[in-house]
Parts: sequence; structure tokens; C-alpha cells
Amino acid sequence: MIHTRALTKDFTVGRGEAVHAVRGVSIDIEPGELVAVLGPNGAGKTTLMRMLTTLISPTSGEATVAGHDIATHPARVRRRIGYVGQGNGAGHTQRVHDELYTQGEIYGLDRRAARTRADELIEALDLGALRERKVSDLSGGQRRRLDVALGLVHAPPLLFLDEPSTGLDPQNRANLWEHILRLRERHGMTVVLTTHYLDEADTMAERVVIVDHGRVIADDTAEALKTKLAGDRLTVGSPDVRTLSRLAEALPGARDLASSGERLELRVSDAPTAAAELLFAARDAGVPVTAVQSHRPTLDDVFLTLTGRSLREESSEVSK
Ligand SMILES: Nc1ncnc2c1ncn2[C@@H]1O[C@H](COP(=O)(O)OP(=O)(O)OP(=O)(O)O)[C@@H](O)[C@H]1O
Repeated sequence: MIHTRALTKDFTVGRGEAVHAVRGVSIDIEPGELVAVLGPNGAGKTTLMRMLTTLISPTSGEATVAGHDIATHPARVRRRIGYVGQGNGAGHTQRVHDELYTQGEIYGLDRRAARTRADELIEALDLGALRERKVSDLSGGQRRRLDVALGLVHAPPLLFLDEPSTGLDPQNRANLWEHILRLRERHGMTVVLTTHYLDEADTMAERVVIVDHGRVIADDTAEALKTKLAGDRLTVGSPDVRTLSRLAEALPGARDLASSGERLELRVSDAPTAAAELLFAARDAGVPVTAVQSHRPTLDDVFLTLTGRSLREESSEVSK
């Protein structure tokens, strides 16, 4: 559905200074996949998405999207994709139904087809109670649902969502997701979205592409990334942390040991096995253990392992 090869975008800012927003991205996304593109501010997610949706052209590299080349056949690409950008696409003064109907006409549907499609989307995105409401009177969550409906008017097999749930409260986020997942199940749509929300990428996407400084630095299922790249975190309490550290160092695969006060933290590939081994070793060495806690890694741990920075606090500027 999407194939990119060495896709690159440079912007020129200020006095001819180059910003390398996307640097040689090569990815393949198959039909029906749900892919989250995750990365800190300025990583290049939106720029990548804007190239794939033909809104801007690449500096170099190639991409085919929904069967067509973005450089040579942008209009064909556009007919086969839906795009819900970060800004609010919907106008302000129209009513919900009219907005969808007009969008249908823009896509070349005749009046009857545009009306039917508007009705279908109103039903699919639970906008029935709001169909006569002015767009300007909708809440943030309702508008976001309308934006998604607008992106789907021409029944595209591929939907791009740029930060679909930014600014929504948890309940509205969950609600939007429920609708996106239902639509996808019904129509087998391929969905590519960008997000800052680690938990969203973790629980909703089947595949997570992590972008940093314009490059793809990891690409797999969230589970695989966590297991392969971060490992479990083990926290162990003891009045003799020094000896405990020595014992922990000998555990197979133990890394990133850090102690403070009566607490030792380390990473291991499998926390339950490592905890059992450490407890036996501590008992044999006569070291008391007061507490043991294990944590599965998060995607933030994955990002930390890959870059040495936390995605949670990150607001990185792309390097020039
Ligand atoms: N039109 C532009 N002109 C100049 N620089 C740009 C332009 N668009 C983006 N950039 C720069 O390219 C880099 C990547 O920006 P982009 O918007 O793609 O990042 P992002 O990962 O989507 O960030 P965010 O999560 O904050 O939306 C940033 O340094 C940004 O300032």
C-alpha cells in the first residue's frame, strides 16, 4: 500500500540554512495494516505524512502510495487516500450534514450519492444527534469525529491521520479510537497515523515506526520493540545494596544497574526469572532482600534505549 525508498525532505529556512526534516526513509506498509508513526516534536512525522499525501514534494527519493507514484501521479494518489490533518478541516458555518454532503460533491459524487454517503458516515461516526448542528458549535471530540468522516467521504482504502487525538480528553480519545477501529474492521482500511501519545501507539497500533531526527530508528510491533530493545526493569530493595549489585551484575543479560539508598534498579530480558535467580543468590550470600518489583517496559523505555533521551519530556529540535 505504501512503499518509500530513501525519501528525503530538506527545507530552507532563514538565510539559506537547510533543515533536514526527513532523511532517507524507506518503509513498506501492506494493505490492512494499522501503523503508528511515533516520535518527538520536530522528528519529521508530519513532513513524512505530507509527502505521502502529496501535499509537499520530496527533495529526493521515491514513494508509491495506494498504487501510484507520488511524484508522477499525485492526483491519482489523492483520489485513493483520506487525510485528516492536524488543523481542523471542517468549515465553521455549515451544518454537519451539509459539510459532508459538500465534501462528497467536491470528490465528484452526484447529489444522491453524496447524500447517501453523508448519511452513512453520520451513522458510522455517531454524528446522528448532531447532523443539523453548526460545525462551529461542536465540541473538540465531535469535530474530530467529523474531520475523520470528511476524510472518508470518497471511501479511500488508505487513511492518514495526523495526531488524531491531540487535545482530546481521555474519554473522547477512547471514543474516537472506537470509531476508527470499527471503520477499519468494516472496510479493511489501511490506517497510518502520527502520534505523541506513547500509550496510544502501544495499545492501538499493530506496528510502531519510531522516527527521530528525520530517520526511522525502529519499526516493529510494540511488544517486539519492548522485548528486543528495552527489556524488563527490576527494582530490588536491600540494606546491603552494594553486595546485591555485585550479585545482580552476574545475572545473564543484566544491564543499566543503578542504585540509590536501599534500592537497586537494573534491566533484564525476563524479570521473573532474573528475580528468582537474584533471590537465590542473595540468600546464599546472606544478603537480606526487603522488596522486589518488576516492570514491563514502555515504548518510552524503547526510545530511551535507542536515543538516550526520554520521549515523554522530549521536545527535540531537528539537527540542522
Ligand atoms: N515548511 C517548513 N519550512 C521549514 N521548516 C519546516 C517546515 N515544515 C517543517 N519544518 C521543520 O522540519 C522539522 C520536522 O517537522 P515536522 O512538522 O515534520 O515534525 P513532527 O515530527 O511532525 O513534529 P510535531 O510532533 O511537533 O508535529 C522541524 O524542525 C520543523 O521545524
